[in-house]
Amino acid sequence: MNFKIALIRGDGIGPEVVEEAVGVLETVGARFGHSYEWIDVLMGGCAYDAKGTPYPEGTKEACQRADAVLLGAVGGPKWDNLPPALRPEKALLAIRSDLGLYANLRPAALRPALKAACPLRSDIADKGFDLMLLRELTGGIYFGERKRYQTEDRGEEASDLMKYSEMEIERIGRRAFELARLRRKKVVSVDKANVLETSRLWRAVMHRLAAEYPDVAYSDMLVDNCAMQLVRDPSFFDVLVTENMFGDILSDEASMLTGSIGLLPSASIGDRTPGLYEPIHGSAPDIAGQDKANPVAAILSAAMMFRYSFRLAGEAAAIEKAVDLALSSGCRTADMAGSGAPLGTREMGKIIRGNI
Ligand SMILES: NC(=O)C1=CN([C@@H]2O[C@H](COP(=O)(O)OP(=O)(O)OC[C@H]3O[C@@H](n4cnc5c(N)ncnc54)[C@H](O)[C@@H]3O)[C@@H](O)[C@H]2O)C=CC1
Ligand SMILES: CC(C)CC(=O)C(=O)O
Ligand SMILES: [Mg+2]
Repeated sequence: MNFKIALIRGDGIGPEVVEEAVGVLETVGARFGHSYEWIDVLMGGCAYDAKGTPYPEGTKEACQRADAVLLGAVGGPKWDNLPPALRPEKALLAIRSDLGLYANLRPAALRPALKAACPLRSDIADKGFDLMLLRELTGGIYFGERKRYQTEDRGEEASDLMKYSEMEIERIGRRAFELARLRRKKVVSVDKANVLETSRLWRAVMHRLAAEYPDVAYSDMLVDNCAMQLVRDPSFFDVLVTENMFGDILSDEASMLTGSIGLLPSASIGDRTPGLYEPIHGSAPDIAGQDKANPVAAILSAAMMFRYSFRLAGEAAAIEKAVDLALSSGCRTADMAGSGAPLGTREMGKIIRGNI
């Protein structure tokens, strides 16, 4: 088959890890008989530098015309003092929203070769874990109205509006139950319903849906407790569904239980639009341009592209197996604990390609 893939390389380590993921896609293509049309799309700080805007005209349309989008990461200190509308992160939120990518799948599993790198108690690490964090991606506080203004007696004030509709909650909720049916049939919905009205609506909608899926075990959990339960024993979780900001934070937390944030991929999915695949990490300006970034998260994002956009589970499994083989033979980038000299980004990518 021939696939049209839009590449948003982005900023910082984005181009370095996308390059390795593209190499892996090419290798899988050669082995399984697929070819690609690559479409380089400008977005983020690099787009601001080249065009004066982080989200140039034509970026959205180029992604819409593709079968799938692969993204590295955007942002960095160079662009931190720009006005909010010109910041790279604004473009990231815009593309997610414009493509209708409301469901962000962030799998966090302890890969067998990395048990020793897991910071949990050894009896907990021995059990392993495999959870799917499903993050609502196009609503909530990241998309609410922002204000900053001067008061007469309290200095400056700022506010960010957190808003959710029943429709937004229901569609991510259904995704959670449907995903759970393909896994271990357990959903934990994470909210802050003891304080937030958005969470009370979230919980009411989830309870209504839970009645429609009696074969799936359902429970609620407050987000502060969830942050603790994740580091106590992540094997408690199967599908964990939550709103945008809670999901952003909890997934970075979960990543460290797997060994490094450089390992975790994600898939952002809508109803009838191309999926967008990206590592959960950011542009890592502290290691950018040094051949130090772990390319595994980007490479596993390519595996998710095969699984969720192209419906080719064999190709996805071939990539995952190649990653596991590299890890079990002791290959480590600097972010992962291990003995011996760490491998660079390019060397790690080369070894994974060789394993396919
Ligand atoms: N999807 C995206 O484009 C995202 C962009 N960002 C942006 O990225 C910039 C940096 O954000 P930070 O808060 O520093 O988060 P970050 O995820 O970029 O980095 C946090 C820490 O993890 C390390 N790290 C991240 N990815 C790694 C990898 N693949 N291999 C090895 N080490 C890795 C970094 O070196 C750093 O020490 C900011 O401008 C932020 O807004 C942040 C998160 C997501
Ligand atoms: C702009 C941020 C919401 C990006 C981020 O941290 C993420 O999506 O994980
Ligand atoms: Mg994040």
